[in-house]
Amino acid sequence: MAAEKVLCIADLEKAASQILPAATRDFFNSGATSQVTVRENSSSYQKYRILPRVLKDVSQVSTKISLFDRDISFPLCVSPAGLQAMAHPDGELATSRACAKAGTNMGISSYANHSVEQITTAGKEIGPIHHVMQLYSMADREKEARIVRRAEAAGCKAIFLTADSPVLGVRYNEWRTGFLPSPGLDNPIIEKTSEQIQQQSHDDGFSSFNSASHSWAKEIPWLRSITDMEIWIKGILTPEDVETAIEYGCDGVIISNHGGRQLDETPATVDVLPACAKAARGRIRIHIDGGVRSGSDIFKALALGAECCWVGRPMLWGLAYNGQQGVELMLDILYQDFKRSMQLAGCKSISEISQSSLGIFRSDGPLARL
Ligand SMILES: Cc1cc2nc3c(=O)[nH]c(=O)nc-3n(C[C@H](O)[C@H](O)[C@H](O)COP(=O)(O)O)c2cc1C
Ligand SMILES: O=C(O)C(=O)c1ccccc1
Repeated sequence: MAAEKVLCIADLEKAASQILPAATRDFFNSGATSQVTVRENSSSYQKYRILPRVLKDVSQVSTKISLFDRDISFPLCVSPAGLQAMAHPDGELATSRACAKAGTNMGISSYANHSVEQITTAGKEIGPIHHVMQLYSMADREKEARIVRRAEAAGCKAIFLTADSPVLGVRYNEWRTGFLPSPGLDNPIIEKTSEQIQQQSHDDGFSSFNSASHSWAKEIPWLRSITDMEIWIKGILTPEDVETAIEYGCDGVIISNHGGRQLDETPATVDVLPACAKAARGRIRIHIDGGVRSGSDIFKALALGAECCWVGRPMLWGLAYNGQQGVELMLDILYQDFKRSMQLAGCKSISEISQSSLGIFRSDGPLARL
């Protein structure tokens, strides 16, 4: 762990990036092709300004929201990200413990370096926590079904079906450095050893287990027939797909572009959020990830119609910086910052955060009301 003060997520990114080997750092931090979307995911939050209401009693604020029938401490959860043992040997176990300690929920990647049972147990030993299981449509349906059944038996509350990855994105940075997962780090959820994963990465990339012939009709009714868990779609960017998710009876969507790692030059998630939330009309849960790096980003996402935000890279940076404690630090930074943003904006409960709390800069004009 480095000695400098880590006060914000940018500090954490810097500290972690100094610790990580260059190829791993680039694998974590990069996006696809020209890196347009990975950058814009964060910078697009800067279009918005918060309009505070003053002289309001904010001595007691509640930052809690209810998710999977339990309150979480604030509207932020940790996105599923693969290969967390590349950041710290404890990998997903540390993330699960940190989420439990902070009172929030965790997404488990199909490419986790620990089993779903180990990850859920590690968190539950610390405190109440819910997990969701991230899933790809797979060519091997039997294996996909085994993943779902084990996740359900381990207590996961939902499947997050990642819909944006029929094939892998174009990752120049990863390919330049020849990134490969370290030997000895297995992927038990997809039932692969590190050697098999290395071979696969060489041959045709991680996504070769995914099914490029997936479809709503093939996946959703089948998933519904094999599990009672909630079904969420991760990787939605259009109101049309929100509508389709509703038609298929899905429980929620994550507005996501995979942190800019799949199709580059898709819009920043915060830029499509208002239209997606409007299309949902309360019929399906709308969450968002991509570029969330501060309490005011969370505040803005909620004002624009999201129920909850998720973060990927900040968790990886926390892990690399100091394992479980690093992820706890990341979650605490965002919690304190979000709570303070609410107080300074004059909101004492989540339901008071609305579009009227925001102004926007449009095409170099003056600040406009939304
Ligand atoms: C290193 C890395 C690995 C990831 N692995 C997965 C994965 O296995 N499955 C998945 O659905 N998303 C994966 N994601 C995407 C995240 O779930 C999430 O959508 C994204 O990181 C959010 O953007 P942010 O990193 O800017 O917060 C990964 C992201 C990163 C950075
Ligand atoms: O790199 C990614 O974005 C990703 O989704 C992934 C998939 C498999 C293993 C590691 C990461």
